[in-house]
Amino acid sequence: MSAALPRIAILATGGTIAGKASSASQTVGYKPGSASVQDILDSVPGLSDVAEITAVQVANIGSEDMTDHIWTKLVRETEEQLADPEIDGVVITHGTDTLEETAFLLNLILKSDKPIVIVGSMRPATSISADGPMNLLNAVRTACSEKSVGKGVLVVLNDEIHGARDVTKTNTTNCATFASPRLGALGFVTGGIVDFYKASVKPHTTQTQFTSALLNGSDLPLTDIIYAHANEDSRLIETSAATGAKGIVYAGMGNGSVHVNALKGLREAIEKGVIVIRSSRTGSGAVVDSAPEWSEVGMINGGTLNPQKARILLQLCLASGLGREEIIEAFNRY
Ligand SMILES: NC(=O)CC[C@H](N)C(=O)O
Repeated sequence: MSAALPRIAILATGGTIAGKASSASQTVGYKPGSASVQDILDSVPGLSDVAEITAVQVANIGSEDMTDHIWTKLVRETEEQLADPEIDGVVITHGTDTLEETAFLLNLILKSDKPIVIVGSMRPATSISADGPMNLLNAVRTACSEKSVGKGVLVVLNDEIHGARDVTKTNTTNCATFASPRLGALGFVTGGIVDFYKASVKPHTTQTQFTSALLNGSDLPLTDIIYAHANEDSRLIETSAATGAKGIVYAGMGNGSVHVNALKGLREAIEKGVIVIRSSRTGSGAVVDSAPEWSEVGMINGGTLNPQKARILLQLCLASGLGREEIIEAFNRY
């Protein structure tokens, strides 16, 4: 009977879904990444009726501490599982703080049509009304579904299925924190039923030019995010360029507006060969051509990618050795 169940690999990396607090009412200030993958599995009654599970502890960190090194380890392990003919899909448990960055990275470099689902939680495992067990069950259900095949990396929390490109964390503590601005959820898990209603047309996984070989050995090219604000100056931009940044994502105001005091530093950085992406701190909407002086210095429009996702794409472009024109094209395509 159980031989007929889908076979799902669960790769654990830490986060609140693996968090233990000192009391059942504590929902902040606990230690993420303190429960093992086995503890997490044990907290989900009925999981073994849904899938045959293989579990791997890849890391056990708060995802605010994510590094290229851990990404490399996670990518290698995910690829190994996806290549195994005995495995039908992969579920990755992850802290929510950088979940969207890991999801977008994997969405751009993994080469598989098998379901790949990332899941986290907002309340620690020890909390009253912990959301992790149901999120994990729904993530496994999503990974088991034929409907998830070829959809790219999916993110499941709070009964919603989001696409890796557009999903973002929108609230510091609320269980309904993940949203895809403007696009919305791709699907839902309702009463255990997985269903999709839309898809992003942006290329992912097997459709992209990027591969995991870009993570080989060394860190991805140094790329900083500079957050724009009133009364800004150029110090952080100058420091970034002077200390080896190959790329800068400028999280501008509104439609990527650039403070006049920042423009000088950005121009000098671009003259030194740094690629600068103009993104937005607003959290929604596209950055498109605006004031001519911002495009004339050579800044590239970031489109609808938020700054942290624009940074991932820029790093992959730089690691691939793409030139300016190809990077513009990549930001249009992805
Ligand atoms: N809800 C969470 O997962 C946040 C916990 C932690 N900061 C992390 O991202 O891992």
